Amino acid sequence: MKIFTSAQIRELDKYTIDNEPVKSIDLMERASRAITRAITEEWSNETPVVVFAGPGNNGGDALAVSRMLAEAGYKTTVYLFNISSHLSEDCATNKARLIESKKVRDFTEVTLEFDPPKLEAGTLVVDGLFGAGLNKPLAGGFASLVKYINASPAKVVSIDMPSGLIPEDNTYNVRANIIRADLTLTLQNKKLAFMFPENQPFIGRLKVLDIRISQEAMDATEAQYTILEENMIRPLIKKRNPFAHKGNMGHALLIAGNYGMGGAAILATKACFRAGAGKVTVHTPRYNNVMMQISVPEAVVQLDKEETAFTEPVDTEDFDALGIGPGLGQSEPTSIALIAQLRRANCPIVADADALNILGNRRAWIQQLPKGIIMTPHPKEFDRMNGNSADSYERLSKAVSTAKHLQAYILLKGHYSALCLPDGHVIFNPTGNAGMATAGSGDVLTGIITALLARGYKQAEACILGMYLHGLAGDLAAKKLGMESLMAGDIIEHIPAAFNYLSE
Ligand SMILES: NC(=O)C1=CN([C@@H]2O[C@H](COP(=O)(O)OP(=O)(O)OC[C@H]3O[C@@H](n4cnc5c(N)ncnc54)[C@H](O)[C@@H]3O)[C@@H](O)[C@H]2O)[C@H](O)CC1
Ligand SMILES: [K+]
Repeated sequence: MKIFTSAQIRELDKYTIDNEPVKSIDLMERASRAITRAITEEWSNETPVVVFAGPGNNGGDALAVSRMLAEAGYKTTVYLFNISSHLSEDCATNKARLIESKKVRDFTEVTLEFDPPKLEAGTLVVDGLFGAGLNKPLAGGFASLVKYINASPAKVVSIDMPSGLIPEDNTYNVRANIIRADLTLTLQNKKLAFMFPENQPFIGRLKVLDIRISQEAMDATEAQYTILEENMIRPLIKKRNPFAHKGNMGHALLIAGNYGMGGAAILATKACFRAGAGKVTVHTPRYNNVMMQISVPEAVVQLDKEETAFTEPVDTEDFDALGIGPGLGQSEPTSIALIAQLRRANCPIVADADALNILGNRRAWIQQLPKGIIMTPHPKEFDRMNGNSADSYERLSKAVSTAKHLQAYILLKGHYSALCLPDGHVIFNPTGNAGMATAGSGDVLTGIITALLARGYKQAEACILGMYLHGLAGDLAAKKLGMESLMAGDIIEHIPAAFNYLSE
C-alpha cells in the first residue's frame, strides 16, 4: 500500500472526481457511508452519539455521518465549529442537508461561545474536527475541546485522522492537543503519521476504508513511502534449482560474538542457515570455538587469533555475503579490525549491533563506508551514529537523507521497520509483534539478510524479504507461544513455517 501526502490525496480526489466521474459531494457521501457502516458495525443505535465537526471536509464527512446515523435511529447531538465564518463548500452542503433531513434534533453551530456537553461513559464521540488538511498544531478553543474530549470517559471514533495529528511532518505536534481515539477510520490509505510508535496512543485501533479512489491514478502516482503487502513478497521468493548443491546456494560469512556474547553468533548463524544459505562460516574469537561447534555443527568455525575478541579482518574472496556486528564488542582492537574489514570486503555487507555502535563512537568513519552497505540499527544505535532525534519523524528523515548521501540501505528497526533506500524511497514492514522486542531478535535478522544476500538477492530485495520473513516468523512463533514468552530462538524455529507460507 502506498502512503500518499495530503497534496497527493487532493490530486487523487480531483482525478477521481474528473474521471470516474463523480461529484465531489458524492465522493464525500460515499466516504461517509463507509464511515457510518464501520460505526454501526460496532455500536448499536442505543448508543448516544456526540459529533464534533470542523469547518473543512473532515467536518463535512462528520455532518454527513451525523445525518446517516440519525436516519439509522441513533440519538445524535452535533456541534459544528465555524468560528471564522467559513465552511468548505461540501461542508456547507452537508450542513444544509443535515438541517433539511430534520432527523438530527440537537444541532449547534458554534461561532463564538461553546458550552461543552457532558460526555458520559456510554457515549460515542465522533471526531470530525480536522483530518488530512491540518497544517499546524491545534491551539485555543480547539485545543481545549480536544483536552475535554480526551479527559472524558466516552469512546472516540476519529474520521480519517485523530484531530490534531499532523499527517506527515510530526515535528511540531503538540501531543496534549491531539485526540486520543479508540478507533480511527481512515480513508483509502494509511497516513505517514500512523507508522510512528509514539502516535499509536492517538490512533487506537485502525481501520482503512475503501472509498474507491481511482486505482489507475493511485498506480500512476509515485509515492515516497510504501507499506509492504504479502502480494509484493511472494514473487520475490527464489525457487530452488532441483540440481542445487551447497556450493551454489551461497556461502555466507558472519563475524560475531566476543567473550560473553557468543550466543549472538550462534543465533545469527542458525538464522542464516534457516534462511537458506548453502554454507555458513563464522569468524569468532577462539574462546567461542567449542560452543559454536556444538551449537551449530553445520557451520564452519574460523577462529580469530585472539581469545576473546575480533581483531583480524578476513579475506572475503570466498564468500558471497558478510554479516558483521552481533555481540562483537567495541574495544579499540575490534574497532580497528571492523573498519579494516568493512573497507576490504568485496561482497555485500550487513552491519548491525556493535558494528554500528563502533561507527557511532567514531562518526568520521561513517563517511568512508562502502556504497551499498546495509545497516540495521534500532533507534538507539541510529541515534548514536546520527545524533538524537526528537521523534520518529525526525529520525526517519535523517535515515532517508543518510541513505541517500552514503548510497546505503538503512533498515531502521521498530514497530514498523523502515527500510530507507539509496534513491530516497522508504519501505515499511507490517509483520512482527511486540514479543520480538527481546534479546537476540536483531541477531536473527542479521543472519536472515546475510543468507539472502549470499543466495544472490540484491540488497533491496534481501532487506525487504528479510524483514518481512523475520516479522512473519515472529508472528507465527507468537501465535504458538504467546508474545510474553517469545525468545529469539523461537523466531529462528519459525523461519521454515514463514518460508513455507510465503511459498504456498
Ligand atoms: N480522498 C480522501 O481521503 C477524501 C477525504 N475527505 C475528507 O476530507 C478531509 C480533508 O479535508 P480538508 O478540507 O482538506 O481539510 P480538513 O477538514 O482536515 O481541515 C481543513 C481546514 O482546517 C484549517 N486548518 C488547518 N490546520 C488548522 C489548525 N491547526 N487550526 C485551525 N484550523 C486549521 C484549514 O485551513 C482548512 O480550512 C479528509 O481528512 C477526509 O476527512 C473527503 O470527504 C472525501 C475524499
Ligand atoms: K478527525
